[in-house]
Amino acid sequence: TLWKRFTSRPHQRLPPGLKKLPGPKGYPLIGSVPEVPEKNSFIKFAEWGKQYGPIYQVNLAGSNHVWISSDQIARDLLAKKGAIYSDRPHIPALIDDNRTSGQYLPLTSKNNAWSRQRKFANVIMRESEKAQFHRYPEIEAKRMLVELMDQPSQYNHALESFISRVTCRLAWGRSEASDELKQRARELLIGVSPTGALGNKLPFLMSLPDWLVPAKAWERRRAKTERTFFEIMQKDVENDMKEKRAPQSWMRTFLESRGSWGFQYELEGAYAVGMHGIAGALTIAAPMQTFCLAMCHYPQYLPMLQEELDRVCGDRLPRSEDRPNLPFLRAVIRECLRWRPPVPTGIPHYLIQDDTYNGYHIPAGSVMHPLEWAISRDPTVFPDPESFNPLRWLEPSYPTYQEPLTQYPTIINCTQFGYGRRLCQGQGVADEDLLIGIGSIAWLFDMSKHSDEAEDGSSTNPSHDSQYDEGEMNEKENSIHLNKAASISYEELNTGVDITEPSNDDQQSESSYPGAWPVDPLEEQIMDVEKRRRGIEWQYRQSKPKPPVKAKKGVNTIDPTLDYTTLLIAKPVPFRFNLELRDQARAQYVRQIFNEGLSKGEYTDSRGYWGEDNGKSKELGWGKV
Ligand code: HEM
Repeated sequence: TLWKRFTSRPHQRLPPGLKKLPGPKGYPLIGSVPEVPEKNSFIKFAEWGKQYGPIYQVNLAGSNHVWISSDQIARDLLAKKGAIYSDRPHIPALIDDNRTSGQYLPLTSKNNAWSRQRKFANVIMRESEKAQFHRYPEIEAKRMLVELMDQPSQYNHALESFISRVTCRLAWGRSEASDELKQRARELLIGVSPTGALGNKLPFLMSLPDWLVPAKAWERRRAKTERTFFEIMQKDVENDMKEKRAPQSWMRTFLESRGSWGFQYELEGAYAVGMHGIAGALTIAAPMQTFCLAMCHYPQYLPMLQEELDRVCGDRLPRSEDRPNLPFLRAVIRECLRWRPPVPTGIPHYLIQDDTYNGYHIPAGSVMHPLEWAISRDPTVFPDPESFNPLRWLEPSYPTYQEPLTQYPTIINCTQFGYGRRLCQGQGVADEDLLIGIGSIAWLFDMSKHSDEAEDGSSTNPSHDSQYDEGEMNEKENSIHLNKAASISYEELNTGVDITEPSNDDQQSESSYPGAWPVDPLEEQIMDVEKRRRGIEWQYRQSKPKPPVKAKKGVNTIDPTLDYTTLLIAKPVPFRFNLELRDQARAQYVRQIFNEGLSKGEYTDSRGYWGEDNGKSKELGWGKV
């Protein structure tokens, strides 16, 4: 099969009268693989787009990948010709074939399982939206704000937990599974990311036995743990329903008319619900974290946002009904998605039959990538595209301005959610979570860059020190226990990045994260200055000397606003910044309403599913990530 794979390159057979798509030449057999950096690969693909045009092709280890940097071309092909462009490519690292297993709607081929699950998804999304998502985002926003007040340095955990808890409630009616859901999302993300699981880089490994390939054994255990988790969650909701105490959820909707969805087996419902849980938990925290980054680097916009929130909401938290009156908030959210797309490379489609576009031949079997990163920085649509500028959605002089401002700007149907028949199903959930989540943070907090550190390492702004120093930070009486094990791990941040594990003596506090990738010595010096400025501790060291690796040409490794994680869904690498209360009275009010909820039993702690140590050494449990 290897021989066939490398010798049968379909894109080389050119029908008469048609041109080959332009693109980099690459090397024999491996194609352009060595030219694609793992860190911010989307920037490289966008650069090729400038060089070769808005549609070009790249041979990556024998597969033909077509990259589209223009919204119009993406629509012309992926939407208008949806009949042939709506399949999905094979993801080699998954144990069950993603195209036919029916486990993951976003990765399923355009087959019957996809049709019936998409219908089901339409119903559950419509129902939740009609019920204003059962106010779950508003309920969880209070807990998030209390966590942010108590442990600002753990802001990324608070934001990820907010999203995961809301999604858990939507999926199964309760929030206890939120840490488990985060872990399921994290492991699946590794499994499906080109820069994640080894099986995606070296597919032939997946045909060897488990005992020879730990990555395959890891995936088998992941898949089994995921299935068991989904089954447990389904059973829990069934029990809740029997006892007539099941809160509204997607699972309840499934179970209430379980025979009518056309699912082939009971487990399909457990997956259909669980997959939406994972999709939500994976994605929405990314723009929330981008929001924090943007507010630190473009400080002029936070006062404008706060002015709007204060005017519209006064001394209460933002609510769903405020949406029409909060155009500035919607503009900030829309701009976060444009400036730093959560899925920057897009989710690929797969072409099932030969096609032509403007005289170019696009061979069947091509993997089609709508390059969201490039699409959202077309300078004719987004002048000065590299700048974070929410005003481009609010001032008539910009091409993106749209009225009425009670509706626009909106993220609904914006380019970041894909194309045609595979369009994202969760836009409404994302819209609600971001409105409530980002609105609540800006309503309660000021954000700014962390003060520069003095040469001796001491902070020039002592008032911020205690806020961020893990050692000195006392958890307040009401603080929610943050499950540290559920935090973003070293490995997740660096999957696919060539650095060594931190040694113990280099390890500083848990709130400092490594996030480096190989650079040449000169560049490293420049970065050192930048690192100090940002206050990110670089806590690892290379255990054995390695030859310096050249930073990929043209890839910006210095701009701190480009320090993003490497997996399919890109999040800013956690960074230090000042998160300060705007108003003591508001802080008290939030604590009071949160405590009221707590005493009514609205907030339960996270639950473990696999016993001690999250089952690390057992048959089922958390895999090493
Ligand atoms: C900011 C948040 C989100 C972003 C940026 C995002 C982005 C995307 C993208 C780019 C696709 C691929 C579309 C294509 O292939 O053309 C997609 C598909 C999908 N998304 Fe989202 N998504 C988000 C949130 C969510 C949420 C909250 C859910 C569910 C609760 C969800 C469920 C799905 C599903 C089920 C699909 C697959 C549709 C299909 O293949 O037929 N997404 N999303």
